[in-house]
Amino acid sequence: MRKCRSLVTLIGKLCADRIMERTQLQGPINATLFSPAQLQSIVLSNNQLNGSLDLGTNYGSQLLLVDLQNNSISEFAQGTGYSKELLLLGNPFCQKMPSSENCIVPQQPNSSYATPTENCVALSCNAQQLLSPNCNCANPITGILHFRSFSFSDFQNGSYYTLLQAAMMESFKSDQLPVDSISLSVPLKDAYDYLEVRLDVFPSGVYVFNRTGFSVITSQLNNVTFVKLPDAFGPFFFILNTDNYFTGSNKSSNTGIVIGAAVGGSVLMLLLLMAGVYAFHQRKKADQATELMNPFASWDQNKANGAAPQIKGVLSFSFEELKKCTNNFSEDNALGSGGYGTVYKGTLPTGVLVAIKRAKQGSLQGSHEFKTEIELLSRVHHKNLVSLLGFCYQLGEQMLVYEYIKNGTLTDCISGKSGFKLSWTKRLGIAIDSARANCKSC
Ligand SMILES: Nc1ncnc2c1ncn2[C@@H]1O[C@H](COP(=O)(O)OP(=O)(O)OP(=O)(O)O)[C@@H](O)[C@H]1O
Repeated sequence: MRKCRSLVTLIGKLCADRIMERTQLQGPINATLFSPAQLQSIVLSNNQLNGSLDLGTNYGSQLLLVDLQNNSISEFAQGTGYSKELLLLGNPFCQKMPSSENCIVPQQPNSSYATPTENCVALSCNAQQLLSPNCNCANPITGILHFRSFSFSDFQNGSYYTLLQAAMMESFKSDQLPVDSISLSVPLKDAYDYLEVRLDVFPSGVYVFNRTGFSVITSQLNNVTFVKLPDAFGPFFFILNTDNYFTGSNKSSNTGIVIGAAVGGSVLMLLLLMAGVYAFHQRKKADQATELMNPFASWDQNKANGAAPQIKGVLSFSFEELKKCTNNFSEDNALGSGGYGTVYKGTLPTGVLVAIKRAKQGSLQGSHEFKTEIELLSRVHHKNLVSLLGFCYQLGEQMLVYEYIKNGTLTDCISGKSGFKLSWTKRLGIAIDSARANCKSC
């Protein structure tokens, strides 16, 4: 039942269709050509067949179509009893008989066939879904089957499609693919005389195929050895309708992913920015709180070990350190006292002598005032001024640690009590230097 490809075959074999378009066939047509009993159509258009056409009286009982368009047939002996389609447009005969029914533009022999679903109760599926032959609403894989060598002309004859449908379902089942049913519809001949049939493949047990099912089924439909079709159809190829399944939904989901990622990324960036600003403010608040609780926290708390001051020019001493180096602030270590409090002589672990001014009750300042005083004293340096070496701000104590002046007080020097006698010239020089230093520090 395959397409006949040679004139010998054309005459000698039984074929459902004889299609030899544009094959440069020449000469008159023998009436025996139309006689085979199973013959359904003869398509010999666009050749150089000539002479007088005579179908005879012995043409095949199943013959439905004789297409002899665009040949050189000059005569046609009507009245043979053949009443099915005979196309002679483009022959000299139609120039002589333009009104003949055989000379009009042929209708496309299409069919409105569709796999029946008449046993289904009235169901309305949503926009994405179709009603399957098994009465389920689902999203089918849809495409067009193209048959290039089909050998029948009776497109209205549903038995062909029933066979095709059964053969395809058999293949799906033998491959254990998740197919519930298939639907064939709207068979038509395209511009190349290929038969096109719409195919809908419905998923089994679900509304939509998953990605694996989709790819396996579409790849099988593109596999020429996948299905053994009824002979009347011959080989086929399948073109997927890319608008209504994963390809389309892929686009939207990919777009969704891109939009979602962009929005998510922006929100994340915004949150990170806000978290950064919040953390910065919290850190600032914490620093301020720490500063309030301990105004010396931001200074490098190098422990006093007798080394030279490193930060802000002063060292931070602990109460215990000063207590230890003054022999527990013993009376023996007291150098004197002023408005601020008692001054004790102390010896640092390195052997450096220091004078420690311990604030008495009533001389205690606020922490910030104490800190400001330390900062101020640490910046004042002059050969005639005692340098501040450090401080202590612990356990409610406020102490200033100065370099120790070994020659006693000015009174001691003037009176000679210290053993160091100042001449009047030296006294005047010291006074002038002190005045200058005071002016510089003002
Ligand atoms: N750096 C020092 N080295 C040695 N002795 C010191 C030192 N500083 C103070 N003294 C001694 O301690 C005594 C008291 O000094 P202090 O500076 O407290 O008295 P002040 O001059 O009345 O000052 P203020 O009124 O500011 O407290 C001084 O008379 C001095 O004998």
